[in-house]
This record gives sequence, C-alpha cells and structure tokens, in this order.
Amino acid sequence: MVKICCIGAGYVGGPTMAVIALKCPSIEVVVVDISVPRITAWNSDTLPIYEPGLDEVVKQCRGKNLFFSTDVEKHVSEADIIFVSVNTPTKTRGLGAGKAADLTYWESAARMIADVSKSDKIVVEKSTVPVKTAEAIEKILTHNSKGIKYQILSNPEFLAEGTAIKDLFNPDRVLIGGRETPDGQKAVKALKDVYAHWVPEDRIICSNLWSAELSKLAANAFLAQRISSVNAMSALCEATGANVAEVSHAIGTDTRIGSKFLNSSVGFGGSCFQKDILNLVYICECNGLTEVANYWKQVIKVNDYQKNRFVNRIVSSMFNTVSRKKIAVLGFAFKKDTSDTRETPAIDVCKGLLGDNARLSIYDPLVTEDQIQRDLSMNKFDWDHPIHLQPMSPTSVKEVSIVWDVYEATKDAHGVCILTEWDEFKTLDFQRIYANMQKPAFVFDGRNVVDVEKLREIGFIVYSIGKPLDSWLKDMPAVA
Ligand SMILES: NC(=O)c1ccc[n+]([C@@H]2O[C@H](COP(=O)([O-])OP(=O)(O)OC[C@H]3O[C@@H](n4cnc5c(N)ncnc54)[C@H](O)[C@@H]3O)[C@@H](O)[C@H]2O)c1
Ligand SMILES: O=c1ccn([C@@H]2O[C@H](COP(=O)(O)OP(=O)(O)O[C@H]3O[C@H](CO)[C@@H](O)[C@H](O)[C@H]3O)[C@@H](O)[C@H]2O)c(=O)[nH]1
Repeated sequence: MVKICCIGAGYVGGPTMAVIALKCPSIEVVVVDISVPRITAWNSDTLPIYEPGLDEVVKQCRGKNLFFSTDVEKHVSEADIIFVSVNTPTKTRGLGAGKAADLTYWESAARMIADVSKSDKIVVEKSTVPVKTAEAIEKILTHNSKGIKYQILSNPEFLAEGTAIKDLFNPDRVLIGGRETPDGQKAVKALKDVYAHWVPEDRIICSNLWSAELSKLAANAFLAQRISSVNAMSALCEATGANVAEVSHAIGTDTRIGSKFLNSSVGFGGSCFQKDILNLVYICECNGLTEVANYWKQVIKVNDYQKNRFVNRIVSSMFNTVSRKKIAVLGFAFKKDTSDTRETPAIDVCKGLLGDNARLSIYDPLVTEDQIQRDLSMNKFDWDHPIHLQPMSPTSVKEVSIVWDVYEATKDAHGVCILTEWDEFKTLDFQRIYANMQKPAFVFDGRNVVDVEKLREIGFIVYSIGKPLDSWLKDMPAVA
C-alpha cells in the first residue's frame, strides 16, 4: 500500500488529502501538524475549517484510509510520498521584509524529513513557494542523506476557498514539476498515478520544476491583476456615469477576455493574492527586473487604493465625519462561503473607520467574535503563522461590537456597509432596516449585492462600487 503523509493540516493540506483519500481507497493518507488543537479538531465532529462538502468527504474516509495525527516524525518516516503544505508567510523582518516569503516552516519541515527518513522519499511542494525553492530543499535533504534518495516535486495547489471540494474533485488542471532525469520522471509518474485515480490524463500537466513553481505565482498574479483592472475601471465608472457591471459584462463576452473574475469589489482579500504577488515582486527585484517588479506592484497598489477609496467615500458622504456614529458592517470574511478572514478587505475598512472614530457593529454568519477582535488588533502579516505561534489574544477593540443578527447590527446605525457577498444579504428586509436607522440612512455596498434602485426608492442614500452615483454623492468632495 502506498503511504502518503502531508505535513500541515490547514486549508490546503486538510481538504486536499481528504479528497486524495476518498478517490484512492488503496492509498493510506496521514495528515500531520504541530498544532495540537488543529489535529484534535480534524478528529472531531467540528472540523477546524469550514468548506462546503468537506464534512461528508472526511466522514467517509476518516479512520479508514485517512488519519490526522500530531506524531509528525513517525508518519513522515513511514511515508513514500510526503506533501509539505505548511505556512509560507511574508517576511516581517530582515532581508526582504514586507515582500519575500518566509521559508522558516518549510525549512524546519525539510530538516525534520532529513532527520527521520530511513527510506527513499518523494517530497512534494504543496505550499506556494518562490521559484527555485526546490533547489534549496534538495540541498537540505541531501546534505546528510545517509544514502537515502529524495526526489523533489512541485505540485502547486489551485483550489479556491469556499469551493475547495468542487475544485479538488474537478480541477481545471493538476500541475506537476520534476527534475528532467530518469529518477525525476519516475517520481513525476508516481504522483501522476495518484491523481489519475480521478483526474483525466489531459488535465495533468507535467513540466520542469521551475515552471511549476513559477506558474503558481503567475496564476495568482494574473487573477489578482484582473480584479485590480476592473476595480480601476470602477473608479472611472463612478466619475463618468458608466456602470461597472455593464462594462464587465460587455468586455467579458469577448471570448479572448472571458467573463470570470471581473466582479468589481471593495478589493481582493484572502491569504494568497497579496502574499504571492509580493513574493513575485521580490523575486523580480532580486533578478534585477525593476520594471517587471513595478508592474506587479501596481496590482497591490490599486487594491489598497480601492479599500482607501471605499473608506473615504463613506466618511465624505456622511458629512466628512463618522465620529461616534454607529456603522453596521455586514460581512467580515474575505469572500462568501468561508469563515476565513486572512487579509480580508474588511480589516482595512474597519480600521479606516475606527481611525475616524466610528463605532462599529459587525455581523458575519460564520466569523467568530474572537477572530474579528484578533484581526483588528493584529499586526500586518502576523496572521500567517501557525496559530499557537501568533501573538496571544489581544485586548478587544472597545468601539467594536460583534452581533449575530443583521437587524440588531443595523438598529440605530447611520450607515450600513456590505463587505462580503453573503447570499443572505440579497434578501434582507431593507424596509425594516431603514425604519430602524438614523436618517439620512446610508448603504455602502462594497460587493454590488443590493438592488440599488429599490433601496433608493425606500429612502436610502446608496453607494455601490462602480455604479452611477446617487445625486447626493455627486456633490461630495472627490475621494482619493
Ligand atoms: N489557503 C488556500 O486557499 C491556498 C491555496 C493554494 C495554496 N496555498 C498555499 O499553501 C500553503 C498552506 O496554506 P494554508 O492556507 O493551508 O495554511 P494554514 O495556515 O491553514 O495551514 C498550514 C499548517 O501548517 C502547520 N505547520 C507549520 N509548520 C509546520 C511544521 N514544521 N510541521 C508540521 N506542521 C506545520 C501549521 O500549524 C498549519 O496548521 C501556503 O504556502 C499557501 O500559500 C493556500
Ligand atoms: O471577480 C472577482 C473575484 C474575486 N474577488 C475577490 O478576490 C479574493 C480572492 O478570491 P478567490 O480567488 O475566489 O479565493 P481564494 O481562496 O483566495 O483563491 C485564490 O488564491 C488561492 C491560493 O493561492 C488559489 O489557489 C486560487 O486559485 C485563487 O483563486 C476574494 O476577496 C474575492 O472576493 C473579487 O473581488 N472579484
């Protein structure tokens, strides 16, 4: 029986391994982690992450050919194929701080593999890493290899949160990069055989190691670039009376452009886009490619501009101050169908409003109070470390209350801002919300989920990203 061990039981390691176990009953899969609470949760009825469909997959295989354990060394030493899916945060100190990937966790995993292995291993990079990482890992593994042979493969993950199980069941492609030597190609085939249990052969792409590593960074950069492009257009739409939804539709019907990922928003969030682009920028700079680095940097600058613009729009619309005003924040997760808040634009928007002395009442159907308070108090990039290594739970932000009901959040509020596109926000009773708010009552829709005309008929002053402006807002000072 082939044995797989995955180091890192997070958003990638957990769902990916659960699907491999489900699709390959002949393979034993063990997911290991240094975080005891994470592994305890994976072994309980309340999994540590929310993903539609994940519970059913885990229930079907856990205890049969899928196991979760903190006994990292034992399972690594027994495995034939080791996936490494640990954190690769942005460095916060020293060389490359604020851009380069921090490979501390990867390096310690590689050193541990080298220490405990007694047989040949295939080591698979599942984490997103800088191009050429495999070379460094190879050096660590083979430095004192005691005759053990290692093959390093790059097999980046392309799943998106909220649709992880769907994406894993039916991936657009699986990418495997390996050394172009007979042993390297043998390892590529071994991994290909795992995916071939359910992924059609023409969707399994094989390449050299560096192409695979770089393709992951390139894919995220291209996806984020589309969002920044449409968000840049949204500002121009507001200035000219065009409607960004109509523009997106019109350009998206061109098959060369395509319609996906053209939804204008308050900005992209999530654990990957910003981190991976910063990483790409750093690699370009290290290779002396300043113009290329500046090109990709602009994607992040536009994203920051979009979040700032949204906050400024709120403040300038409400008579240039939100001091002591109650603002209801609907949605905190970085997108719908996840409880993940890593790099959610809600953090920057809330911090911006708190900076102007607002009082916030936050509602999200999945995110906990503790998580929101941590997010609003944590320093940039600290979130991307194993949970037990993050700074301890901070003192709570006093001007923030977290509630479990939209109508309570909006009661007596001066303004409502929508920061996640939860489906339930489309069917809210806005008549009731309006009746219980201070007047004039404002809605700032950062996700284009509300029916703008209907809300204006009720009496709201409505701002919806990239849509023609309310006459009230047209007279407000320009926002930057
Ligand atoms: N989240 C996504 O949607 C996504 C998608 C594709 C790729 N990625 C990449 O995958 C990697 C993991 O991301 P994630 O979202 O799963 O992170 P995560 O924080 O959810 O999980 C990482 C896990 O690794 C564990 N860990 C860290 N060092 C360890 C060690 N030495 N030994 C054992 N366990 C260790 C941590 O405790 C944590 O549970 C990152 O490189 C990320 O960029 C993420
Ligand atoms: O048209 C769009 C599409 C997305 N977003 C936002 O962009 C962010 C990222 O969304 P999405 O890409 O759907 O989720 P992630 O889970 O971050 O997935 C991305 O990042 C992963 C980690 O690398 C990759 O594996 C995935 O392929 C890639 O889509 C979210 O805040 C979305 O709200 C928009 O604003 N407009």
